[in-house]
This record gives sequence, structure tokens and C-alpha cells, in this order.
Amino acid sequence: MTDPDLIAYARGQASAQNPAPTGAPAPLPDGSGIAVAGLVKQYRRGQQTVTALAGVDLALPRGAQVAIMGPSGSGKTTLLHCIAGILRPTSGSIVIEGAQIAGLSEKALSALRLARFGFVFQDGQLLPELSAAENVALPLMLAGRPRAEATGRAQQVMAMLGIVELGPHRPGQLSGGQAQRVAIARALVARPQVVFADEPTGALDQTTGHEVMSVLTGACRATGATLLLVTHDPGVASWFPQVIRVQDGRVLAAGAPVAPQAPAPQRSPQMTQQTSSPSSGSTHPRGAAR
Ligand SMILES: Nc1ncnc2c1ncn2[C@@H]1O[C@H](COP(=O)(O)OP(=O)(O)OP(=O)(O)O)[C@@H](O)[C@H]1O
Repeated sequence: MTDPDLIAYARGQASAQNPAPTGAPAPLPDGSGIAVAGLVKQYRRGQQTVTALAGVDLALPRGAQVAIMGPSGSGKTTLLHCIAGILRPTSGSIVIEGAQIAGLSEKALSALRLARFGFVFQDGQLLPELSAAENVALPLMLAGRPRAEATGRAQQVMAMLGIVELGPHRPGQLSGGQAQRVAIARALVARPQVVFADEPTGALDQTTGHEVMSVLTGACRATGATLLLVTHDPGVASWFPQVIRVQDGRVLAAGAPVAPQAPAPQRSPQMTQQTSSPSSGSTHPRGAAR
């Protein structure tokens, strides 16, 4: 596959595709962090209008690590995709690190996603024709960076995550957990301000999912990237100091730490006390390996 083919293929892959007070900490006064106001997203389904987001307000400081939870169909993925610029909101404002996302052209959104956001999905979505190292380098190559710089940076991130030896392998030769580590490296390669993850451990067994969460949260903490993650799994949410609960397109509660007395496994993780070695990942907030 030639570079232009690769880029066209990757772009095709990428495009295939009231507000209650939240109590969340406000973004910093300099405009850093994420600020969402009055976010509404409606879909057309035949003659019907489906309101997936009915007015969401959120304020998250830079470097926050937040899990988005809620029942099936409540609007979690729609919220994540709107903030990530994958979906266009019907109305409302989304400001990320000072940039208003909502009104940008497709071209500008695409450039923003490549340069400032990282993505980790349930199945990794690695390109099967490319090696693991080429997959990691891809966002930088799509952004027009020289090949040597892209591959050098890919090596650097893979070394940070302890997966250099996976570099020559194709995705089909990797285990699910290895593939997700490669996907995490790809998400981090462009030094993103925000990493978006949608059920990144959904296809993994519990032990592997634990390892992947350790790597993901540790690496984002080490690089200072804000991490927004959608999950149904309370065990995954227990890695996060903040949980946003979505129901019927509204945020019920956001930004506040999960109450320490809440039943396991959603107890308050003391993230500030964790180690954050990105290669070994971070230790689980509740200590014991699970
Ligand atoms: N492309 C679409 N066209 C029409 N309706 C949609 C579309 N995508 C989502 N919806 C609807 O919007 C609502 C929210 O969907 P969304 O996928 O955001 O929920 P979710 O909480 O992520 O669900 P799940 O946990 O099952 O993935 C649902 O009613 C869903 O049916």
C-alpha cells in the first residue's frame, strides 16, 4: 500500500462513520480544559426526531480523567463524539483549550482531531495492512509530518509504553491487549491535549482490561492529556476520580468524585496518590491487582 493509498484508506476509516448544574470544576481562567454549554444533538430517524443530547453543560480542567457512564441509549457516545468533533451538535457550544469546536468546517475539524485529539475505540481500529509501528506513526503522517519524524516519535511512544517489540507485527498477529496498547500509542503519538476512549476494554478479559486501563490512565497522566472515556463497566470507571452520569441525554452528575462510601467497585480512587510510570502503567486506585 502506497502512502496516498494509506492516507485515503485511513481517512475513509475515520469518516465512515434543562442543563443541570454539574458541580464540576470550571476550566482554568485562561480557557484551558473543556467547556461544554447547552449542548443539544438531535438525529433524524425517518419522520422522527431523536433527541440524543437535551442540553449538556460540562466544565473539565486540563488533565482531568473522567468516565462517562449511563444506561444504553442515554447519549454517552453521542456526547463523546460531539466533544471530539466527530459529530456535529444541533446547538450549543464546545470549547476545548480555547478553541470553539462547534462551528468549525469539516476540514478544520479533521485537522484539529489529528493534531490535538487521540482516540481509542473498543476494537482498536488498527489498519491491518500496516505494522504496529506504522499504525502508531499514522496520525503524524496524515498530518503531513516527515516520515523520519513520524517513525521516530512512534518509536518513542512505543518505548514509553513498553511495546517496542510489537513494532514489526501486523495487527492480526497481536493479542487483543497488545492491539489496544498499540492503539493507545497511536492515540498519544501527536501529543494530544485530549484522549477520547469508547469502551476500550470492552472486548478484553478482565485481567487484560485491567492492564490496558493501567497503561491508558498512566500514560495520559504522564503526558498531561485530558482523558474522557465511555464505559458500562463500573470496574473501568473505578479507575477514574470523576464520573459523569448521563441519562436521557442529560448529565445527572458530573465532575464530582464518586462517593467513598458507594458500593464497590465505584469507590473513590485516590488518583493523586498513584504512581504514574507510563511503561508499567499506573497502579489501580484501590491497590490490589484484580
Ligand atoms: N445515527 C443515529 N441516528 C438516529 N438515532 C441515533 C443515531 N445514533 C444514536 N441515536 C440515538 O440517540 C440516542 C443516544 O445514542 P448513543 O449511542 O449516544 O447512546 P449510548 O448511551 O452511547 O448507548 P450505548 O451504551 O448503547 O452505546 C439513542 O436513542 C440512539 O438510538
